[in-house]
Amino acid sequence: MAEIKTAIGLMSGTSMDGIDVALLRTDGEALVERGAFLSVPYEPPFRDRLKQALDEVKSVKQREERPGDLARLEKDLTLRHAEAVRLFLERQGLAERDIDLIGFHGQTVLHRPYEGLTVQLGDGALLAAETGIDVVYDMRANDMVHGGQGAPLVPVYHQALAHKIPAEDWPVCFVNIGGISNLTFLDRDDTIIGFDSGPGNTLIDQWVETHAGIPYDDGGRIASEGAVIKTLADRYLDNPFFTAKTRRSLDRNDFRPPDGHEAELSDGARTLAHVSAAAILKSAGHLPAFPRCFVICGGGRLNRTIMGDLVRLAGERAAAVLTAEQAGFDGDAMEAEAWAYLAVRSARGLPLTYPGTTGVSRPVSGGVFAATPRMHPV
Ligand SMILES: Nc1ncnc2c1ncn2[C@@H]1O[C@H](COP(=O)(O)OP(=O)(O)OP(=O)(O)O)[C@@H](O)[C@H]1O
Ligand SMILES: CC(=O)N[C@H]1[C@@H]2OC[C@@H](O2)[C@@H](O)[C@@H]1O[C@H](C)C(=O)O
Repeated sequence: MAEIKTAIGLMSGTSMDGIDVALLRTDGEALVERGAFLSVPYEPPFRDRLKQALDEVKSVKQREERPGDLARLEKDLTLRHAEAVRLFLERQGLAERDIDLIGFHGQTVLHRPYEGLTVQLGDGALLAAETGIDVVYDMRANDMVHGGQGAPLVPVYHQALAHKIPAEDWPVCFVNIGGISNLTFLDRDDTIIGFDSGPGNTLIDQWVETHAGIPYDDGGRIASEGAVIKTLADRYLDNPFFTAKTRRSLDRNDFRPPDGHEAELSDGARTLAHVSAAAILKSAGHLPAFPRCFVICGGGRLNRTIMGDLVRLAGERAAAVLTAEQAGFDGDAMEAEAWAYLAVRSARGLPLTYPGTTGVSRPVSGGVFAATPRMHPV
């Protein structure tokens, strides 16, 4: 029997709102014991630096390049992750020796799968030195080397959790509504399919930030006061992304927010919430069967307008919509837990991705191992 490891997963997602820290005990296979979770928000000036990095990184042709502020930003980002780990351990009454491994996602600043290029800021060796814990990082690159999209990586973790879903709810579809949304389809015959399903919250976040100076539409309240502008919604939903023969992963900038004159605040938010929900259903049309149940994870599940549209649209096809919590999981912690799980799989050389999840040519492992520097006796 494989050894059970205690791992911390660290996720800084495309919404760039902060660092999620989750604890997991796992053998990297079926055994999964979920532990504590902590979210450490970025202060607004640091978030602005991350957003600026999205422009600075545009000139990058090789994934190691760090032009402009990027090298300094990568160091600062890594030090913030180390601080988040320290805070987490302190709050849980744990020491670094209690943790076998950290799974470190870093911050995606560029993702161009059609060029084989994906860039996550995050210095694994520095994080290992700062925390005194071994780190697995850079988990997307090897998938791309083998012809994959480099994302999504979370499906194999959804698969590990799915035994908790009652038989009558299969086939089941996990949906993460983060900055971008992605889904995982699982069926009883071990089918596992994953792909990015469309814009999640980034368009809504950018819209309310520009027009109301707030980072997100709390509870979907602003959207609930508006009406869907059909022509605008159709412009997003008619994007070739949804009808292409093959599924591809998305960069944060693949969909851009509407121009200011195209809608007033609440109609814009309402339309974009509808686009988030309808995009998921449209993408689900590429699955081999329509799911009986959707399990919704990520911050978008807290937007009641998105959820209302999802319940209605999935209901038209007799499918149920559950929040991650209703299904017995933690919708905020899921991705950070996944990175802990992936780190343990990486250390065991188990596959992280499959032809059905990223389009990789064969199941492949991945990740770079950074050992904590040991003190040598003189
Ligand atoms: N109470 C809330 N009401 C409405 N929306 C919310 C709420 N809380 C969070 N969100 C939305 O969820 C987003 C964060 O979601 P999440 O942390 O799942 O994304 P992420 O992990 O950064 O992105 P990705 O999964 O694409 O990498 C916020 O930017 C916001 O738009
Ligand atoms: C390149 C990149 O960071 N992609 C993210 C992003 O955010 C959601 C979606 O797009 C997903 O493909 C992926 O993250 C999740 C955690 C994943 O890899 O499973």
